[in-house]
Amino acid sequence: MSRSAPFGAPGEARGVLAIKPFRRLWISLSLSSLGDWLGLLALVALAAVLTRDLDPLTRSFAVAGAAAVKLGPPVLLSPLSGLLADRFDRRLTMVATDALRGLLYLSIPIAGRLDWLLIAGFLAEIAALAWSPAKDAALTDLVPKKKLPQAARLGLLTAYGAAPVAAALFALLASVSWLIGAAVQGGSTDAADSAADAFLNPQADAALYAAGVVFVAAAVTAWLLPAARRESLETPPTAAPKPSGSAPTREVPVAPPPDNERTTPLRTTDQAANERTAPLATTGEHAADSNERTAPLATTGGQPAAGGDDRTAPLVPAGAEIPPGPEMPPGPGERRPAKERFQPENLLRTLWQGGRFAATTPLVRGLLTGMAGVFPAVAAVAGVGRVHADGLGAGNAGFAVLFGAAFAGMALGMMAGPRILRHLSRARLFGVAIAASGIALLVTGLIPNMALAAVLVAASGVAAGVSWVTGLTLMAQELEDDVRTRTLGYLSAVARTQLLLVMVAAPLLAAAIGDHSLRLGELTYEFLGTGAVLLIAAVAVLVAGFLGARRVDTGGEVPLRRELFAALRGVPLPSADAAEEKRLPGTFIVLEGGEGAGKSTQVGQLSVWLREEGFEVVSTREPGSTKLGMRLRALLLDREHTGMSARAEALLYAADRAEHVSKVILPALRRGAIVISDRYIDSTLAYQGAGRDLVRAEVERVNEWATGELAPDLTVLLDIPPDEGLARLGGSTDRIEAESAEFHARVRKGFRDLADRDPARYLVLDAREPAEEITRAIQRRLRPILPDPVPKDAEAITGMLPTIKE
Ligand SMILES: Nc1ncnc2c1ncn2[C@@H]1O[C@H](COP(=O)(O)OP(=O)(O)O)[C@@H](O)[C@H]1O
Ligand SMILES: Cc1cn([C@H]2C[C@H](O)[C@@H](COP(=O)(O)OP(=O)(O)O)O2)c(=O)[nH]c1=O
Repeated sequence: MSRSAPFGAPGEARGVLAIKPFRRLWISLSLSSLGDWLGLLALVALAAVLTRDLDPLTRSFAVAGAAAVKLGPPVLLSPLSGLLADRFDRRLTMVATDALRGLLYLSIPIAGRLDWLLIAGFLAEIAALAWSPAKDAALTDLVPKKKLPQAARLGLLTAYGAAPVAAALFALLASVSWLIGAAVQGGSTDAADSAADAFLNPQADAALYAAGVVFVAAAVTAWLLPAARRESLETPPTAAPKPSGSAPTREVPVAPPPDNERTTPLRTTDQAANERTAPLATTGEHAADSNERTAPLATTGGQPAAGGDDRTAPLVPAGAEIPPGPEMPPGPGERRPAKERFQPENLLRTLWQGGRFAATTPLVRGLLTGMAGVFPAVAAVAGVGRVHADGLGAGNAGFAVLFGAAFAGMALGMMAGPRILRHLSRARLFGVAIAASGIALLVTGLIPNMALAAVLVAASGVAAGVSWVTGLTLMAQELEDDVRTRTLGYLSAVARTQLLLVMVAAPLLAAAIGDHSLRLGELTYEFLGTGAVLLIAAVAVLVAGFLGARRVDTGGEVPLRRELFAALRGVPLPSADAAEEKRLPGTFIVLEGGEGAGKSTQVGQLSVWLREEGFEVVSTREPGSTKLGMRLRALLLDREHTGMSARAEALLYAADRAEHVSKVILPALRRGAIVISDRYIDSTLAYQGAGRDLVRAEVERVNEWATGELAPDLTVLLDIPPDEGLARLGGSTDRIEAESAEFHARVRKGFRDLADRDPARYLVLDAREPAEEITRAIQRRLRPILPDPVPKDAEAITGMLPTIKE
């Protein structure tokens, strides 16, 4: 199926990066993310190094403390972010906080003390709390509204993609410092060993210096951003200057009345002042739960905020509207009341309010259990990785490899997810992937070997990634957009909290368990405390996976083992029914209905929507979508041929259809495209069958033969009284439209009978409803039958992985 890559197609990235100010912002954000991940690795590594001569428990406390100062503030102090939001000039805030973080990181290796490491690490995170809303505001400021989702997706990719990059850089720096250390000492391997020891510090130091430099570079890049509207806080209301032409994409929000959160925030752009009157799409639609909405995801009007507060990467599902509304700073001349200030997500509240709104069905409860349950696999590796790598004799570079393998594996799993084991049902893939992740981790804990650990940790990450993507796909089928967005917000909060808790608790637990040598006759088995922690995490993953998957996979006819083996061989089950084997990768949708029902209008709307979702769409119609068809159409609709025999007419339509299927529809479906056709077989059954009084079964047989029995996945019937439809067209024009009212009444009844016969394949809608309502109803019905809606959520979910900011 052709759709945008999970993390945003390159073309899409190019699209937003073409906006020059955004490009600068993006570079600055990339550098910040890189510095952040590098900082996390280096702090944990240095904490281990600075305490290497102390007892294991103290050492574990140091490592846990370093993780806590780095990961704690974004989780525990997220309300602070809201207080700091929008108080200062955003560009200067970004510059100052990035510079401050840079200086703090540079100071850590210079001081070389554990206490300063913890203090400076913590201060850097406080600075980050101020940085986060400033960067969110800058994003909404620099990118036109239409491109905000793409920009946010790219931001997510960057925030998440920076983790493996930082791990690679860290490993490189660690190895280079080690080599330099060895070269300085020179001589024998013994000397190299002691050199390694003597230069342990520089290994982590180099990474901290690098993090510092990267942050300073981020500050410089942020400095080059177009000046933010400092006047926004200062200009008196009367002197509202027109935004200058230098930032044509800038949006000037009009603050909504402070006391009615639901009131539609109005916004306008320089070029499109008329948008001012357009309310944001979904505001008010879910008014009933507006009070809940303030919590998860900092939603306003039912939509996710432009990035939440959370520096850990905003949760903005692809395609989600990102309202720059109330969380935008006041426009020139407006001073927003305190209540209206940028309201970032309050993570604690999100957790507190929990996923209860989402856990409506056993399936969703199962998905939440499994997805939340598999994350400790990755978190545990991050938590004990440093000490475990030491236990395996691999030091800082080994830590970087494990850390990088876990996160890179997870990214890979998310991207490859839909393509892995294509013939396994998704419900089963979900459980199998979680189990695989747990088992890989289990073996990692059991076998103390660095090379094996790296491979297994990557495998565990891949499996975890696959399970997340699969879970999201299943969720997309089950949940309405609005609930899904909040569910993702909840999952994101859970994942980040888990990472914090596991990264802090894991080293302590490892120290408490301690390392043991077990003698089995001749053999000695080194049992590491860190390995034990990985085992515990693995068991937790397996239990959560079992509980979750049991709810999700309600059991098919085929035993799991058989289905799994078949899928591993890359073949669908031989017993799977013939229709399944014949299934084409594409999706075939047909719109039917009388004259003027609005079919072409809806085909147009749906095509636009599906293309935006990243699908390849072929919109077509009958009669007349092929060269031959155009000639047939002319014959069929020309008034000259009034009185054509009913059978000839039916056969000509069938001939047009045969050509249409073979030249247009089938090739597109084979490619995996979504084909939307304005009319198909049902039109002949209704017009020539019911209308002209031919025997429906016979007409049907001819058409099945003509089309090779190609049936639509969904037929949308737009039902309308014929006179109203014809009136929309402004009078009859062609031969068929000019038929009698009775004829059109029979046609209408013909359509309705067809729909009644097979309700599962039809969506019948009252075509007198407003066109937008109809489009929305079709979208709702269509969503579950579309191929993997993976990209959308894969992007959103990346926001849950790093605890580091975008
Ligand atoms: N839901 C609707 N309500 C009112 N008018 C509509 C609606 N949908 C379409 N129209 C208008 O009716 C006319 C016929 O619509 P069209 O999509 O061409 O119908 P069809 O393809 O079924 O003949 C157009 O002028 C269109 O703008
Ligand atoms: C496909 C098909 C169309 N028709 C008629 C219905 C329409 O009046 C006409 C198609 O003309 P068209 O201009 O495409 O009308 P619409 O926009 O309403 O689809 O052909 C049949 O009678 N049988 C068929 O099988």
